[in-house]
Amino acid sequence: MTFPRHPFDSAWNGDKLREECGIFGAIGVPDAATFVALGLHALQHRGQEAGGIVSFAPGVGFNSVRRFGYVRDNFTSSDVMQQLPGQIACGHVRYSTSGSKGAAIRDVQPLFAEFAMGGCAIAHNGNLTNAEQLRAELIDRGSIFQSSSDTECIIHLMARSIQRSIPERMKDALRRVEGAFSVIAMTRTKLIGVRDPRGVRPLMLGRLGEGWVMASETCALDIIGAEFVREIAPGEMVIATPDGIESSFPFDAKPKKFCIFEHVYFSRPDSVIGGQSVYETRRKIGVELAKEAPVEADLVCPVPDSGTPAAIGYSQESGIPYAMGIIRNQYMGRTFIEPTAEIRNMGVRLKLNVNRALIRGKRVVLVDDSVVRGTTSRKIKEMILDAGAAEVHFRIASPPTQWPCFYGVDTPEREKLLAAQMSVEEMREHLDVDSLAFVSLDGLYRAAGEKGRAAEPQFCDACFSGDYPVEPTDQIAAGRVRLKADA
Ligand SMILES: O=P(O)(O)OC[C@H]1O[C@H](OP(=O)(O)OP(=O)(O)O)[C@H](O)[C@@H]1O
Ligand SMILES: NC(=O)CC[C@H](N)C(=O)O
Ligand code: SF4
Ligand SMILES: [Mg+2]
Repeated sequence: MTFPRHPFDSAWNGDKLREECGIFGAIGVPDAATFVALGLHALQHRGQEAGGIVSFAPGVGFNSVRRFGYVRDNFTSSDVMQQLPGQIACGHVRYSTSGSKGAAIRDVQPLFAEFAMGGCAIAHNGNLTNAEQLRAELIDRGSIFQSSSDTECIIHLMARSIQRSIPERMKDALRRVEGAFSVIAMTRTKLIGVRDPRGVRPLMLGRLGEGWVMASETCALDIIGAEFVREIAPGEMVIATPDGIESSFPFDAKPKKFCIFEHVYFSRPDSVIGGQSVYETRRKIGVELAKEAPVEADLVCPVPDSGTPAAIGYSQESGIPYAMGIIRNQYMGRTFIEPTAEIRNMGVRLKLNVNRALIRGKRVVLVDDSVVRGTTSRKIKEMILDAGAAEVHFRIASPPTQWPCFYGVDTPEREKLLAAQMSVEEMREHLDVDSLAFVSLDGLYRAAGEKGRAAEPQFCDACFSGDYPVEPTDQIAAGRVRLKADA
């Protein structure tokens, strides 16, 4: 079977803003691995490449299952779950940001190591910006790496620490790494959650019966009926045992820089971050967009899924009726990855289709959360004009994505980001739509509960502003990146 080739995408899905990772851990509950599997299933939108769970049971020891693919395909059979007994477990769903970029099972997390004082499993969401430098230094000093993952540096740094306990060794190790990390680790008796001092990636603490759970997002607490206790704070380490929790702040304090793109796209809309529902933030971005970039039209249609709340907000503010002009095939993954270029080229049509009867003759405002390469917008515009729309107006619920992320999101290189190459007007021409507008950075901050973007911004917004809160040390050393100052 041959599919028509689309001129704009050699490998469009491979070059998208791919999500990051999801982490989950449980202690003090029977069959902890089952709760971890359910939690990871709720976090599947954060990483669909691979997943893994480690558990510990007295008399049995540590066990680990790491597989490529979805949680639902790997961690639902009793055969697999029986291999993961115990009242303590942690897990990871992955999109690789380092190393062999998804090709090797040895990079799939949680990573595991035996220390003199016992075993330790580590699940990491984020990306270490000095991992290459650390790796070279550690190899020089005799470390033998088992994987190509940045996360493994943490293990070797722990091995070299002279501290007596695993949490103390972990503190030593994490003081040496730069970049973004939310980590859930486990020993035989402890579940450890820790966030980098800027708190770039999320991490939540919950209560489940007599036990404790930790998760990237609150939606993963909801799925198992756990009670949300609080967010683990930037720079905080929480150690949970069946007896209770212990908190410490082992790092020098830094200005908080939570990733604003979590609000725009990565997190699930039913999650709550910083006390605000992600859905509500996205709806408010739509309100801001309607104020900043009004247009006369007959319908406001979202580009599903992540454009939906912003489209609702745009419709509410503008008074233009909301309608489902594009229908999504619910059986597609968030990002469709197929082995051949021909099949990849069919991507958007396989995933999204136009509701022709609704669209014909209408002036349509299409709302999406972001434009990365512009492939989605370009194809949707073609479909919608083909279905007989009279006008197409794109409204984007984030500012132009102009800079790559080095903190846990697998972004295409700068050259492939449409907004790094073109002005908004050039993008409008390229996409060939009647109008195109992006929400301003100030508008985005207002929707996220701030007054606007202050001189010292409350979030990381580097992919829009080019203002990186942590220097991408490895990228600079390798000459792979041009920062704003050099552009
Ligand atoms: O400009 P592009 O390179 O096409 O990338 C931008 C698109 O990619 C994402 O959607 P995706 O289909 O990955 O996921 P979603 O279903 O969660 O919206 C995002 O929501 C935009 O629609
Ligand atoms: N996206 C992530 O958070 C990835 C975690 C880690 N850097 C890895 O490559 O596996
Ligand atoms: S660069 Fe963008 S995606 Fe990466 S952490 Fe910062 S805001 Fe988030
Ligand atoms: Mg989308």
